[in-house]
Amino acid sequence: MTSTLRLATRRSALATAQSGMVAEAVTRATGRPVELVEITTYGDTTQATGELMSQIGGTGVFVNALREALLAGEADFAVHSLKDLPTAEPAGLALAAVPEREDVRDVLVARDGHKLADLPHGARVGTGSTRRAAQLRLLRPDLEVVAVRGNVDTRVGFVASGRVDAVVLAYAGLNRLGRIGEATDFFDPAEFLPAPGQGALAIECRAQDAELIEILATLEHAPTRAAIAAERALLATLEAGCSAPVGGYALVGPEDGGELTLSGVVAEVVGPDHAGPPASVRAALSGPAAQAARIGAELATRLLAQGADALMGATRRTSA
Ligand SMILES: NCc1[nH]cc(CCC(=O)O)c1CC(=O)O
Repeated sequence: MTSTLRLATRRSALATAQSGMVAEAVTRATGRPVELVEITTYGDTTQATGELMSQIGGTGVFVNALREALLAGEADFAVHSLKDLPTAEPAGLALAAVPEREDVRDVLVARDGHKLADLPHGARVGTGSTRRAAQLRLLRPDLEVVAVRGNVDTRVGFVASGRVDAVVLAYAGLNRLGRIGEATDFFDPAEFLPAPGQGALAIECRAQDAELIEILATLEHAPTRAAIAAERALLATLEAGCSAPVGGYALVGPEDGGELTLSGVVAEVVGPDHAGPPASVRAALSGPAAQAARIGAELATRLLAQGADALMGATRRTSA
């Protein structure tokens, strides 16, 4: 007998799409049926009421309700967007698998097919991310960066409604919703650095569930695990909070024992009235993929020595 596995998922279109993909992959690999268990997170509730995410503790709110459902035994495993996962793994849970990563890039969805380089002077570009805002300003200091929030469909809708001329989004999210055809420009990840973990999924379950950990291991992709280990070590050593303007991107050779190159950027947090591009520091470091975490920590140390600490300001986690 192969009993049904219960997969805790958020209700949003992106979460449902991601959970559905993983559920199918688990069933394909193991023959075990997977049932989706819908969980409403505090983040989803407050999004509906329009409360600012920054006031309630950032992206961790999307993750916590799923984790509580696992710890309470209401579900067996959960799928998270890795970039939304706080860098500390809680007691009792395990990051059982990191599947092969989707395209890591950020993309532009602009009216009239515009690319970033040919958007009109002063065009309004929407993003809620300090990382995207800073890199937009570095490349096009003449644009007006407008704070927008909401799920992927909501943000793309702001272009159609004329509230903004363009928005910046993750390729991965847009693609998983079947809307990548609406992207009008694709940012080179070496120039416009994605968020640490962007495009990757995290599959989490209870740490003592050895049988399930073995099942989920069939979805593991070692080069992606190494890449996200480097990117997350960078974030952790920077003590960057989830609203810090930090980009990190590790490229890993396809072979086991391959070479890993990690690029990082930390930018100044600037308000809408700031003139000119923000200050920023940038560095890259290569080494064996097996030493991913050390490379991430070392790159962070170099960025801090270049002044990253002062740039992050209040977005740096000063405790815990
Ligand atoms: N910030 C929310 C979020 N979390 C994960 C994704 C997309 C999927 C991914 O990056 O893995 C998105 C949307 C976006 O940033 O455009």
